[in-house]
Amino acid sequence: MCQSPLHDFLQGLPKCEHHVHLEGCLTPHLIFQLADRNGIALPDPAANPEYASVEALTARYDRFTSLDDFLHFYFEGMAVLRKQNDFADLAWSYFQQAHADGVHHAEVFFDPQVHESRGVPYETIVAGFSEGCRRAERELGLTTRLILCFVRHLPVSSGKAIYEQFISHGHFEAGVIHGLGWSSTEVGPPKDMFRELYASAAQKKIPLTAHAGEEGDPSYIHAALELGARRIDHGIRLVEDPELMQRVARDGVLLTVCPLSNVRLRCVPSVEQVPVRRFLEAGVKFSINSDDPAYFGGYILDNYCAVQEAFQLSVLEWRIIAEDSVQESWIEDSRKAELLARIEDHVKRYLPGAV
Ligand code: HPA
Ligand SMILES: [Zn+2]
Repeated sequence: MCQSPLHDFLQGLPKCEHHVHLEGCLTPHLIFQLADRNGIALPDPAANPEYASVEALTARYDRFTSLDDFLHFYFEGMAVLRKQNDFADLAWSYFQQAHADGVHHAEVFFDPQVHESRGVPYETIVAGFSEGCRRAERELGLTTRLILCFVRHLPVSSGKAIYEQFISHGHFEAGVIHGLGWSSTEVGPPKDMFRELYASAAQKKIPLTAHAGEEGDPSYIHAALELGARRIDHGIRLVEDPELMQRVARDGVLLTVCPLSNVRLRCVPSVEQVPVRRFLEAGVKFSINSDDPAYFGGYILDNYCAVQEAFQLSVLEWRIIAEDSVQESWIEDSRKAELLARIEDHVKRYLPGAV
């Protein structure tokens, strides 16, 4: 629990999470458990001492040196996911924690290309994760959205193969998968590698987002917007291009900021250097998110608290963040109205007369 006098306010503040990878919720404990359950050999601890125990693996996560260093463990860890119930259990474990942290609406990423490259069928992955989503809606009252993420370290052809399955199953029209994103290695692969897929998806009015401006300079954000992304995941390097920042503010593009992730992956030395104040001052909309909570030492509330400890925001500044998070969620207007009313009630309880 954080020391801020606003801790209780932040805990109860109705939240929307827009940037969390379900595979990034796989804790070391669950990696060892699923490896055992599915008879999968983890890397040999003789050559990879971080796999000696849950504690050793957890300790390695404190020492990521870059995005790619983290991705190595992230992709290695998810190899324990094989069956539909593995995916369902993982999603359910995330939603329970999110609910405890005051999340009412969650938009969650998953990486089917990576699982398929290990021989797990697309149908198994989607069935498991959507089972977890349905359970969270039924038992916890959350609204959820699944976002299929293409990965930048695998060939475009493998992304295309997944996209074709997504289209042929009619998963967008059926409301099973609500949007598309891209993630993984930022600097290196061509900025516009998913041009063709995004053009096709945009034509079908499928909501698009993209990881950009995490390690990469603002030209990555520019390229993502040019390809049709209407939201940017991370985007912290936007502050290096004031003109682009003005455009993002004017167009109401949401940044899904992940402070603890940025520190763990050494994109910034500490949360104080995440440009939270700069974004607030420039009128750039952003939400605060956990990214890969099992790897970065905190779920969404920990990220809210870290921001509060770094920036000492006021209740009214938090209200702006919470309201923007609702307004830019990919949900129906009636659900937005319900969540906005909850935020108003919550703020009123802390600041009578403010609303
Ligand atoms: O922070 C991230 N960046 C890029 N790809 C990712 N995949 C999981 N987390 C991340
Ligand atoms: Zn991410």
